[in-house]
Amino acid sequence: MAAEVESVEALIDEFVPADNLKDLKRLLYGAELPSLNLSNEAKLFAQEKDIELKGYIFSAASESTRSPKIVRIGGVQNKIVLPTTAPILAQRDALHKRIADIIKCAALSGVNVICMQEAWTMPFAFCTREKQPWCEFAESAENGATTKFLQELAHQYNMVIVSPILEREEERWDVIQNTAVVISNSGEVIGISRKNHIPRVGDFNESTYYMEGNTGHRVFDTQFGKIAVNICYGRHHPQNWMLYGINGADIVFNPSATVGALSEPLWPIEARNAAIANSYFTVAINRVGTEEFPNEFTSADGKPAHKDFGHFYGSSYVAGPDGSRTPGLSRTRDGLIIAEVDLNLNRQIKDKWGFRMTQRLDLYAKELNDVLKPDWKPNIIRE
Ligand SMILES: NC(=O)NCCC(=O)O
Repeated sequence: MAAEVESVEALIDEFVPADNLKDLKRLLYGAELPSLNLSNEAKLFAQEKDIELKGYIFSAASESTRSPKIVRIGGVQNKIVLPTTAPILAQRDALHKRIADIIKCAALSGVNVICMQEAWTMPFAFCTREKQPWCEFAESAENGATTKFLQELAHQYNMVIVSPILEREEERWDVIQNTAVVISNSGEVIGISRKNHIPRVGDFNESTYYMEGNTGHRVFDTQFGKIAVNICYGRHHPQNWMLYGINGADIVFNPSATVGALSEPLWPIEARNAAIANSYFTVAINRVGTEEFPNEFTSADGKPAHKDFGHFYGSSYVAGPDGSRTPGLSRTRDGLIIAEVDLNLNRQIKDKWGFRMTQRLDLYAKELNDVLKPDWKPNIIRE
């Protein structure tokens, strides 16, 4: 099999002449974002642990009535550590250990709020449609081993941690959910946010495991800003992004698990467009690597059965409300993307472009309400 391309950025750096590099980056990424000066300790630790570490700065104009609201955001992408045939607890604990290192690297880099990839404690086994052993990865959002493990780190590093897991609702008939647990920098669980849209595309057959979430478009008011979590497939739904903005989010994380053949052309666009349309920051996070499962499964497309999903292409990035974005992380390596942002930029862009002011919620609400009526007809005037 051909080696995976490392990243768009690696290709640009290799092939674009130095004279054109600045213009090309401006055209691709918007405003040029300066690199963040990270501590030597963080850089050495990242090198020692083979973590790609990248940091950028999104600044805002200084204001006379408000102080800057500087926050360091982190997004984590990683491969599974053990093969999918290893015992469940061994797989989970190996991921805990890996993430402990990446969170330590984030702490050494001054990160205030961090988010991992979707269902980070497990391989993305939903493609198999097998219930066992994969359902065993599900755990309580409030009292599960993963939440307890992260509560200590959140407190130790004074960091808000967003932990997307497969949740087992132990108090509610053991139902499984796809959930992000938001842990305060005090170590307390602030709350949970569930995945609103469940894919039924290609090998992504997640509706076998859990239903659409029931937590709406919650925003968590943390010490480091108002944050929300739009889990994976929700990024294809502009209204989903919109409602986190309507509830006042400053930063929306999009923890994902998606593969190249399916979604790579969409990836650089969706979270970036959401940041623009909603005047907030977005953090697009995707897992990395190819995960092989013990038994073959089919994609119901007439093609031969297979044991892997394809390549999870990483490429995590941060986008700002002004349309600028960071370069992506690698398509193949574990990594930590950091953005130091001034949240004042959100209001400055609202003032500049006026998207909140000019939106027509009254029109949308009326027309959407009509759509739900059984006698609804599309508003088309025919010649
Ligand atoms: N995990 C998940 O929702 N993946 C669906 C595929 C995609 O949205 O790219």
